[in-house]
Amino acid sequence: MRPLSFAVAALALVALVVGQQSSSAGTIGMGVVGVLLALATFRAQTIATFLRIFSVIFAVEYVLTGSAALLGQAGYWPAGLRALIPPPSLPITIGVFGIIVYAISFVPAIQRIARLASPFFEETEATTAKLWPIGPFSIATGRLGVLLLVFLVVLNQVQVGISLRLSFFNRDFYNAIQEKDAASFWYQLIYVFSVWAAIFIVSNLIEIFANYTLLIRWRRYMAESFSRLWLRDANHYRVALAGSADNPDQRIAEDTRAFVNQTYNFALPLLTQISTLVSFSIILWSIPVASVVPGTDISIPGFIFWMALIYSIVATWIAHMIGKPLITLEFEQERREANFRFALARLREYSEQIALMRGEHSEQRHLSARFGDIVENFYRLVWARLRLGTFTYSFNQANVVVPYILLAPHYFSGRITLGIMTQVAGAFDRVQTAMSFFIDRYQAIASYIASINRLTSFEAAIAQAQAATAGEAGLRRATGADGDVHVGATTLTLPNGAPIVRVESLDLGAARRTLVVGPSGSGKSTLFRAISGIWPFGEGQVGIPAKAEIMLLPQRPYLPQGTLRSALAYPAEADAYDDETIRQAMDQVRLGHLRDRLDEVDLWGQRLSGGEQQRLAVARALLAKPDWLFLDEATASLDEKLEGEIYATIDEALPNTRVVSIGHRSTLREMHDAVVTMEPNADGTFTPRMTAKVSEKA
Ligand SMILES: Nc1ncnc2c1ncn2[C@@H]1O[C@H](COP(=O)(O)OP(=O)(O)OP(=O)(O)O)[C@@H](O)[C@H]1O
Repeated sequence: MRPLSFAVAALALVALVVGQQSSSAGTIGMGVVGVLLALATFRAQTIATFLRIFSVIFAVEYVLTGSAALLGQAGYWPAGLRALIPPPSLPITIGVFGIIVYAISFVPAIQRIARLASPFFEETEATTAKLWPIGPFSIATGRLGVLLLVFLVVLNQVQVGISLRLSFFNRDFYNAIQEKDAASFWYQLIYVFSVWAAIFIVSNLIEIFANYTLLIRWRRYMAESFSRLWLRDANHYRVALAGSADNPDQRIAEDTRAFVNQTYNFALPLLTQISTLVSFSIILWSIPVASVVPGTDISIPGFIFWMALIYSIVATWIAHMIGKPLITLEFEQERREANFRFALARLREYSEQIALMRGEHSEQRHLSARFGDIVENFYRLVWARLRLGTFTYSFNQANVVVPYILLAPHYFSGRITLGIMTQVAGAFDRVQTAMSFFIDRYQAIASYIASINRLTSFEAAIAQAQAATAGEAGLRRATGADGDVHVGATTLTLPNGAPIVRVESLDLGAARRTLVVGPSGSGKSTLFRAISGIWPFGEGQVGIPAKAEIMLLPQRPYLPQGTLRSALAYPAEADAYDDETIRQAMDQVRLGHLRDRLDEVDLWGQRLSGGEQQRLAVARALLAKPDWLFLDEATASLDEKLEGEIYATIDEALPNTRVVSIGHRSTLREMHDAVVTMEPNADGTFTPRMTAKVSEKA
């Protein structure tokens, strides 16, 4: 950035000197803008990457077009190419863009967008790209993103240049018609229009391809990084516990897509519209005859331009006032849509339970209620859109005739030609279309802001969940060297702060096999969750052995989609164990009848009985051989005899594993060396105490 800002500054100084000597206001203006741009470019080192890309583009373009303008002015430009010398207004316009980019980097809404957008463009991980005719090559993901974005921005500017050129065609073409000049008519049509139109079409096709490539790569990056963040450190569980972000699935799938598409679909068209606004404003400004207020002799320089500007600013303000409620309504609509989808997904997941309970009517009622929520908000949304639509449609219709109304007196008095009238009308239309950018897209902007809000609040919820565990206060989890799980003076609370378990001191390393018993709801599972590090609520310290593998088997195991092999190896990869080892573990937990179905893909979570699923989970422990195995009623679906056999198997197959179980059956006591009982306290909480039979310490 520094060398670039120095280059901009150097050129600006040259422009100031040259402008001073030749008394050229345009060149002096270019110098003044250049000095400001140099400062902005220098400072742009500190702004978000996404905005910095634009800063660099404009600074480079300023240097290129500014140098060309100065060379042309100094007479160092090839005589044959004089038509290509850019006027000083071009580097001025570009310089203003660069300054605007730096200025908007302080706007909070833009900062949020840039913060969400930047990580993709900073990603250093390599990816493979293919760009015909260049074969597959390896490039950093972020760099490819930057290249595509730069290419698209420049292409868009070229397209504005082409449409500017076509506006001159328009003037000459209509003048040829008015003057009945057939030769000029055909010349304009064949040699001017068809060439530029063909270039325009090809550039649009290239744009489509580059655009979609950028968007899909960007979206993939965002969806992956959000899902990684969500899955890290059990954030998905903690965020759900805290209830701080509804429907994370929608945020990861839908909102990242909307964000990427809309950021692109705002940034580039906005740029195009600003370029259009500036270039066509110059046309409007430079038509002197139109500077007289119709019906009077009062002359205002750039009258038509000012009319277009004031007209559009007033209209934008009105649209904003009418459309404001849409932002909240769009947010709400997305939330209700997601709730409906979630209800359907749950119905599919618990289909068996619902069918057994004959719960279909209740489900139907629930679904209807969820859809009712959608409809209710939808009508509000429709009314808001109607109000905005009434205004925007009327505005767009008025636009067709307003410039003609302004110009008609000049035309009929013979002061302007038909060609000029149509060109000015076209330019007026372009300027006010550019100005009405926000009006036309108000609805889209509302849903864009809603997506940004959902993504940032999702990030905040995750950060909050992590802070709850990382802080000094609260429930801490520390690793110790002594190899024991030790819970010090600790209180475990519910998310609302109500205490449920008070631990004075609990040492689970005293025996090799410990059974935790206590009334239902006394906090046994919560104690296990705190030990495994996923329960963030409470105060105190849970000490766990350093480098120890801890595995926790819940009462209802989770079976992933896919083969039986992948369900058995979970959370390891499906090929983590060889067939023989897996089959042996299956035999040990009495799942030998499934030996030959290892590679069958099925909904195993619905196919296997509750007891089979629990035995499958025990097989996972036999394969993973953890140092600590926590069983939270993990064999409760088995009959007493089978439960005893499974415990004997664990004992035999995992002699070095410390086992801590939660269970209600009295027969379990025989299989453990120590018993911890949840004893009630006067305040309704429970305290775990070692109550029986610490026979050994392995
Ligand atoms: N996410 C939560 N939000 C609010 N309350 C919760 C949450 N999780 C657990 N609880 C409450 O905490 C208390 C302890 O629950 P826990 O599951 O630890 O009990 P338990 O002793 O394992 O019960 P059981 O023997 O019936 O499995 C219960 O009253 C339960 O309703």
